[in-house]
Amino acid sequence: MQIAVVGTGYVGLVTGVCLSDIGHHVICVDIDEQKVERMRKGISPIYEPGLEELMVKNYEAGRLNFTTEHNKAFKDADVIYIAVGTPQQEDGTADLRFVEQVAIDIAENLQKDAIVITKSTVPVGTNEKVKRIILEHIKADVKVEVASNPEFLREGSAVSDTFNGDRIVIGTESEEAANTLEELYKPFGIPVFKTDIRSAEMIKYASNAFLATKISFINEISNLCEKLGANVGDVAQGMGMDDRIGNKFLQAGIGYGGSCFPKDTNALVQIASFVEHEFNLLKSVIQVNNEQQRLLMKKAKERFGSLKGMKIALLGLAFKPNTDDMREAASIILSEELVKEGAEVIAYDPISMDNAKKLLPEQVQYAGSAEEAVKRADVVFIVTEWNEVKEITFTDYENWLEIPVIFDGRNCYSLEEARKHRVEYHSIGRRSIYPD
Ligand SMILES: NC(=O)C1=CN([C@@H]2O[C@H](COP(=O)(O)OP(=O)(O)OC[C@H]3O[C@@H](n4cnc5c(N)ncnc54)[C@H](O)[C@@H]3O)[C@@H](O)[C@H]2O)C=CC1
Ligand SMILES: O=C(O)[C@H]1O[C@H](OP(=O)(O)OP(=O)(O)OC[C@H]2O[C@@H](n3ccc(=O)[nH]c3=O)[C@H](O)[C@@H]2O)[C@H](O)[C@@H](O)[C@@H]1O
Repeated sequence: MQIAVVGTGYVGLVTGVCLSDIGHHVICVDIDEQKVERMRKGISPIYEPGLEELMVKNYEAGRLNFTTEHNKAFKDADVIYIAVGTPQQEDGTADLRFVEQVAIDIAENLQKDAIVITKSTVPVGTNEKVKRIILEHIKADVKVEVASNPEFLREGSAVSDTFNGDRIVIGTESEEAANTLEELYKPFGIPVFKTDIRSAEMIKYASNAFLATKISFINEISNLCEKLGANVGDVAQGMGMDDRIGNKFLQAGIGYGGSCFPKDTNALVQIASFVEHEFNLLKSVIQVNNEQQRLLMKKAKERFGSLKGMKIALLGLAFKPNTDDMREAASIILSEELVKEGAEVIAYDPISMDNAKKLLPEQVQYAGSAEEAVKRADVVFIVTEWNEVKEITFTDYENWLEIPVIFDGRNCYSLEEARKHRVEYHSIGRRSIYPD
């Protein structure tokens, strides 16, 4: 099939690359000329394991192309994906400007019948709006069907998630469009769930909100565990053995960040409020997360009183490992608050340092390696559980610092291991360990 993908971010580029890999002819269009230029040179504009190799392979095979011109992209397309951003606005609602602009771009350039699929995460009712905009602006005498096809990939494992997803959700009122999409996705061998447009749009928000709820729930339990002397790791494991609960997304830590959970939970609260519904549960999930992201700071202040003049190493800056994405990362809040407290911050991340420099306070210093960051510090905050960070042993910390004090926001180590070393170790939802 001939496919056009609009937007080459985490979702658009991964979708385009994977669809070309299963044999479709894909042309990706982006308004960002630099991005398009880089992709044409075989450089992925984002860090995502396996993506660049697959992109180059399919580009060279002639199944994948890149352009900045919408008319070129839409000329032969049977299917057009909208995969542009829907960022959060000041009041929490989703900003639909980019999606609406693409609808106009499609209407103005379409020359043949096509199915328009929204992959961007959009509030219930948006696909209908997309169709309205297209019909209002359309120039040629062509038929357009719309479908909602929300995306469930995770950053850091986006390529593998696309090939091995749990389900593909297709929401459309057109049987023809549903069948075409089912055919298009067939080579993936992933179960397809067909529904109406509004339900598909809601499935996306409900899924992200539910996952965020699981995280805030276990984080609340972890805070209780600390007060009651229980171990949240064991609690999560024991809970997860019940199939009805499941063992995934019960990793206590310093909260969820990223470009989606924070934005989509806020958007759903707003979506609810527009139909006069107070989504109290989700509001609490958000509040718990906001506090959790500051937890290492709170623990350090309780331990030391003032952090003024202290040197603190931040290990890991991205919102999760294996991505360069810094959106809503806990490192942003932590570094801002540490700087405000008068602490010196020495930051290190294997991949996202360039992106971090644009977002963290200017007072933050950067180290060339985790070892250098630790050696320049008095205290260590583990923010992101990169393998490179987890591979640092307590013996390393003993060698690098006179009295290692570690605040681990991702529970990278077992307490048994910590007890064997001369380290002070504070983690999440577990007892603190002090050297003898
Ligand atoms: N990042 C993720 O892991 C996931 C994101 N989503 C959703 O997918 C959507 C896209 O997210 P990301 O890929 O992270 O966004 P992104 O911000 O990384 O990329 C969006 C791209 O669209 C381009 N763009 C904007 N307007 C355009 C136009 N008129 N024509 C052509 N290109 C245009 C931008 O230049 C940019 O390259 C959002 O709605 C997000 O909520 C859904 C699942 C996973
Ligand atoms: O809509 C989206 O954009 C995507 O949002 C999340 O994917 P992503 O944000 O890339 O990453 P996750 O692995 O879900 O992690 C999100 C945050 O939750 C945190 N997390 C995750 C799991 C857990 O048990 N505990 C926990 O604190 C992570 O550290 C991270 O900060 C969802 O998992 C995807 O299904 C969805 O498509």
